[in-house]
Amino acid sequence: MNDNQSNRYTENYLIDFAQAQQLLIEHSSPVDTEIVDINDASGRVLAQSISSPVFVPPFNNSAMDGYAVNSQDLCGADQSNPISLELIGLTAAGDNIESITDTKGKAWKIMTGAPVPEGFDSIIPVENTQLEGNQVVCFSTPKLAAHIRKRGEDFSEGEAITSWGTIINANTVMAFAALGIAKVKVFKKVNVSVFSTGKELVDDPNQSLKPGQIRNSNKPFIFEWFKDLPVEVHDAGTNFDEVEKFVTDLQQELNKGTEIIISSGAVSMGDFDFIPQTIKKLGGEIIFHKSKIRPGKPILFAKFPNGSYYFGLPGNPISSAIGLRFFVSSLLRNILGLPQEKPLTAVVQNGMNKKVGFRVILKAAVNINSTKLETTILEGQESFKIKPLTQANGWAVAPENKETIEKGDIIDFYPTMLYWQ
Ligand SMILES: Nc1nc2c(c(=O)[nH]1)N[C@H]1C(S)=C(S)[C@@H](COP(=O)(O)OP(=O)(O)OC[C@H]3O[C@@H](n4cnc5c(N)ncnc54)[C@H](O)[C@@H]3O)O[C@H]1N2
Ligand code: MOO
Repeated sequence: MNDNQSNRYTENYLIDFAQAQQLLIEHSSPVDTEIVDINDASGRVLAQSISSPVFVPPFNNSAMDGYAVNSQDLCGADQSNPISLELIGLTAAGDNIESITDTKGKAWKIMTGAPVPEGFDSIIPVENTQLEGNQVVCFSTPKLAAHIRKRGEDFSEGEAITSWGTIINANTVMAFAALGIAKVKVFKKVNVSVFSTGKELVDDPNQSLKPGQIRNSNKPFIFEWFKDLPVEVHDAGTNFDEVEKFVTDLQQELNKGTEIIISSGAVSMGDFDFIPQTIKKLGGEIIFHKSKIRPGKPILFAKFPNGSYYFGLPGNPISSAIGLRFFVSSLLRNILGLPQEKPLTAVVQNGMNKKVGFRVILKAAVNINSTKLETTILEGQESFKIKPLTQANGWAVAPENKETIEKGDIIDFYPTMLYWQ
């Protein structure tokens, strides 16, 4: 153990952001997998690679309502020189595949999606024809194979479709359904329990505030943030700075085997900042506490012998949001089998000074200007100010070594919600 490791959770040691990220990955491993119906799979992460079990389309079929013909029969046909073919049958979508032996000089009526009878090689759209009795008068020459969707043209049997670590969405569900894949193997949903701490907090929005009280805004934010992720979130309660109660409540979460336990508040230097001591008391190992970031510096990450991960998010609302977006999210990606995130980049519209040595994470808004993303760093970067978040759609992140952020700089940008892929 080197010096940095041995004192990385002592009061004055601040870990580098990159090192903290590395530790989150080193100390976590993927959750178990389960088989789910594709209709319940959206938002889940695939824990298998999928190859096409079949050819799709399963048979040659028509892309147009019209007539199946042989293109050679219509060689030279146009408006001034129509060619007539004898109509000998009709196939609609859902009908069996026909096999016609004598197709010379013949036409076969066909609907979009219907199997093209064997013996014909192309389709002439109905609008390029006129029906006169049993004669189909054709006013154009179809190219060979025109408007025929070939068997296997979309998916070929055995072709790789989606890989391990893909987030399932409506697009992938459409592909699975087309391929007849009913069930897929995914990573299990992650159980998350959320504590708030602070006797100043009021959870009930209908309750009026007494002097010294404020509303709990972190908890609704945390619940909202997890909403579309493969996570089951549980409210573990609001602790009014009663340490003994917290010991009991945290032990209960540990007994349940909750995978991720999150608290906001009580991780800094105050007299009631009891999270670190409680973790140690219950046998947890603090992996890091405090990082060289602004805001959110007092972030804490611990692990318990039963495998539960613990995040002590700093209480200030923005610090809490940053802890969730940049620390909990990294661990969550890792345990769900997802690769670590790559930021977008955007052109800064307004500069500012920053503290050297700290990674500064800024409330920011991007918009797309022609082909590039532009970002405005919002007014009101203090960690208690929630109002700018209502204008933000993400975070601009300035690296440790920069002294200033200038207009025109290219900066990393992380969308507010976890950017999956
Ligand atoms: N002497 C020092 N004081 C502080 C330091 C420091 O280094 N030395 N760090 C500051 C920083 S940075 C932060 S961030 C905060 C973090 O403090 P805690 O995590 O211990 O959080 P609390 O003290 O409990 O609360 C901080 C702040 O946030 C409000 N809060 C808490 N929970 C909620 C909630 N659920 N919803 C809305 N607002 C919440 C709380 O009322 C406080 O105003 O410490 C600094 N101090
Ligand atoms: O880091 Mo604190 O999060 O600056 O307010």
